[in-house]
Amino acid sequence: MSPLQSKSIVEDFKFSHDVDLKLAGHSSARAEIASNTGTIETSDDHSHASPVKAVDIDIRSEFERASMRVVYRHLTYEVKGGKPWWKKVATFDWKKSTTKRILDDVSIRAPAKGMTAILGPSGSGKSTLLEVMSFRRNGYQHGGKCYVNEQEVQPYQMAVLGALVEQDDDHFGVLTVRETIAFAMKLAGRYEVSQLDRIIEEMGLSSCQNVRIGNAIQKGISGGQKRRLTVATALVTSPKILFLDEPTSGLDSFTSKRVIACIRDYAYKHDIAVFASLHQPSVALWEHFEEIAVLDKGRLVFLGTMIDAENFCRDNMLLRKYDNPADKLIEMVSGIIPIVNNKAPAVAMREHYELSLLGKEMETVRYGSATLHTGDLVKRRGISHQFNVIAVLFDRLLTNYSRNLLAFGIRMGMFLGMGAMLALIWINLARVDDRINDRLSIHFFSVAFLSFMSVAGIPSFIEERSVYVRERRNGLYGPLPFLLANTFVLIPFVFGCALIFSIIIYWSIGLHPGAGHFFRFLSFLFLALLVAETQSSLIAAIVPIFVAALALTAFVNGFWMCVQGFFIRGRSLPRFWYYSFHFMDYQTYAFEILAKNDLVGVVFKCRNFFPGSTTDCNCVYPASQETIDMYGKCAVTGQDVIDYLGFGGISVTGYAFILLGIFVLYRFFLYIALRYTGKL
Ligand SMILES: Nc1ncnc2c1ncn2[C@@H]1O[C@H](COP(=O)(O)OP(=O)(O)OP(=O)(O)O)[C@@H](O)[C@H]1O
Repeated sequence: MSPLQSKSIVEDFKFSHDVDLKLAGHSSARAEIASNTGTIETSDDHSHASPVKAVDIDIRSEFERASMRVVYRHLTYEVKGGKPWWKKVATFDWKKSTTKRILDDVSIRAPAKGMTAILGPSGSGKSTLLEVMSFRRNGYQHGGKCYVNEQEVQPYQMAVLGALVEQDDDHFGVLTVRETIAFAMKLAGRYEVSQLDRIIEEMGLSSCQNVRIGNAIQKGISGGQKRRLTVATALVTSPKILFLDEPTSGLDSFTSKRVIACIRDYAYKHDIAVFASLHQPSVALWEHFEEIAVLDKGRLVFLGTMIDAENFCRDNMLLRKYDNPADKLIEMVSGIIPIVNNKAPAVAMREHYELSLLGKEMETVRYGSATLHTGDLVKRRGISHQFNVIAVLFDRLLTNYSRNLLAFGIRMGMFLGMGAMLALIWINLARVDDRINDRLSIHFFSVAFLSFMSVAGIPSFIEERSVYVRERRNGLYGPLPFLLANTFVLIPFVFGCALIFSIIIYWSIGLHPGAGHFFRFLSFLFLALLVAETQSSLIAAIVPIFVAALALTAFVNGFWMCVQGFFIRGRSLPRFWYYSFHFMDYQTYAFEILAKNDLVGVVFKCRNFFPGSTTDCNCVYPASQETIDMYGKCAVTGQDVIDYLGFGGISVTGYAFILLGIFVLYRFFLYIALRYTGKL
């Protein structure tokens, strides 16, 4: 920012400060303003943002000195409206997309101390406002600016200053409350036992700190405790502005009051500005807030103290004994109260607000419609911090897997059960030609069915992903550390599953003897399962809804089974499928190499002699001249079978590279999906 721009902003703010000082009764603030101006270097060009670390330090030291003054000016948010492309194609409607305005010129501020409640009916834009205020929303168009202590805040600075707590309480169910907060602190690079104890105590979580959060199969902490835990995990970065989206949703009035009281006490003590959207606050909640903002269809119609709001209701004879002013405000903007002071209620409220001191201050100072860009909120930190994040994520995932019976125990058990079933049913497979198909079916089963079983990993991946989405939105880490940690946990887990299965079946069925052949079987099964797991995760990352991801993964795996060359020989497939998907299918390669590993080098006796002959056989697979010359007409070699099936031309190393390549490609797609999906 140029010195000139900086000066103009300071001058623009002089008026607002004079008013604020009168309101808040601060005598020393003017000196603070003068000393604060110009200390933070900001850049209008966000792509050339100054190093975050230096700014972090400046910003924090600024805010530690004085009570923060947070002001948002003229926030506007629009999204592309109209039909999605596929509906346009279906209806031959080629009209240009329109834009839909969701927030319309909203100016809002935080009081010098205390919390601001954002009220409005469903769909009025409360969540959007919080997301835009916290710079967590990408949209077609933003307009407006945020100032903290009179200095314009850039997106990367908001990543340091603000924390958004969304409606969902996404945590690992098997971790305790204490572990969850401790891991969050470690991810933020701010782990200190004293700090951890303080957050636990101040958020009222001491009594349940060693209790597991709970999941579908294990009851854990209560809903109110879970909400406070979610807030606590957002506090680990020591934010100076807290955005709470419906912090009381789904809670009874007593629990809601406890949650809000806890947050208010914490915010007071640590000088945090809090904006909280609320659906319908009870009278008990009302008293915990300092100011209230009311939204109507994306427009701010009221901003003021609770007393002002109550007086407005009283002046218009809307409050009877025991009535809750919050209910009346929502009834006015919802149309339940049709007319106030001979006007539409929203108009009457807005007029009342514009005539107030605060209204004049907020609405009269105008700026050009600058555009806010949401930057990458993941703080750019040093490489050692990134390694530390990967190690913490790995540690947390490992703890999750080791305790999570659903994610880990049952799945391992499944491989054990499948292995035992195969070993008992295919036991001691004879080396005769009419058992060659049974032998091939082992390899098909190992690759295709075990790959299919990767769907069982979808619920735990969806859980991991929702925690990742929340933490990423609060700038703790990005997709790469998450992907790497996930990969490092996946590899030993999948290897363990493949090992259990291979040990159980290999010798009991009587696959190709020799340690080399066993390890080759194990290695390629392991590679195929890694690809299958990644494929399931990829689908779940794109469609993070369990039932939908399950159905899609089942379909994709079913499709790969059809074109892999077991049910129909590869070269017998219709040309289109053969030259396209057959060669894209990881199962094709895994099945081929397992079959080759088992069959090549083995001679199978043919059992069906031609009628009347004792030397000439009707073998299931045709033998080559070389085989006939060596073993007579009643034998077929594994190589003959492989040649007949058309599995050839690729070396063992070649198969390894292909499968590894598919694995890396799928992981890359997973990275892309993690990067570009999830609300940002
Ligand atoms: N990305 C988007 N694309 C299209 N419409 C959107 C988008 N985001 C929000 N909206 C619309 O904007 C309006 C405000 O949504 P928002 O979720 O902010 O409301 P809300 O007041 O928080 O509602 P609730 O209390 O039910 O959570 C809704 O009509 C919603 O459908």
